[in-house]
Amino acid sequence: MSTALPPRPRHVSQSQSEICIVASNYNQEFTDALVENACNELKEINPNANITIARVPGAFEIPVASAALLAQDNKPSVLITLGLIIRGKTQHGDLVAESVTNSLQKLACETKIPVIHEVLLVDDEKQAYARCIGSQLNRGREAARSAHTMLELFSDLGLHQGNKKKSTRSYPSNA
Ligand SMILES: Nc1c(NC[C@H](O)[C@H](O)[C@H](O)CO)[nH]c(=O)[nH]c1=O
Ligand SMILES: CC(=O)[C@@H](O)COP(=O)(O)O
Repeated sequence: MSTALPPRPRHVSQSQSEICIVASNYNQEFTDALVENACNELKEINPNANITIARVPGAFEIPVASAALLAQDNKPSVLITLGLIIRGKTQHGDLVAESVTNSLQKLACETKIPVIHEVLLVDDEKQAYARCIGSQLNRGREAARSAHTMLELFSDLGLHQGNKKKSTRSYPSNA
């Protein structure tokens, strides 16, 4: 088990990066907490970032929504995916998790836009609590820090930075 998150960047960024979060609603107590932690961390790292949030029913729907968002003209500079699969009695959870993982990596490599993968597969609610709600292993905060690191890296290397349009959107609008 990893015991520490990557450190928070030492300086606050001022860039108007477009960041998109695609998060599933399934196991909502936990996925809402992932979204909240990711957003809070993103705002602490970069108060000027424009964050768009899209909520989908379950983890399995995350790749298609992500692919559709990255196919738009207004592409984000980085996309964060958040979800929680809790293993049941069958292999369904593992199959969904593996398919999501493979799809997201393929999407990132094909579009050359960083996709941060925090679609978690856990055994039980105790593991879920530690990763979604607790502070020490929080994967929402980890996602934000990884997104920031990739943005900085792509910027330093002069790679594509998506759009820098000023807006805050949420889909569905009451999410
Ligand atoms: N059991 C979990 C699911 N299952 C739902 C699927 O992700 C999908 O929405 C459904 O099969 C329709 O295509 N989703 C989670 O995110 N977490 C679970 O634990
Ligand atoms: C991960 C799932 O979709 C899960 O809820 C399915 O449970 P089960 O494997 O017991 O059918």
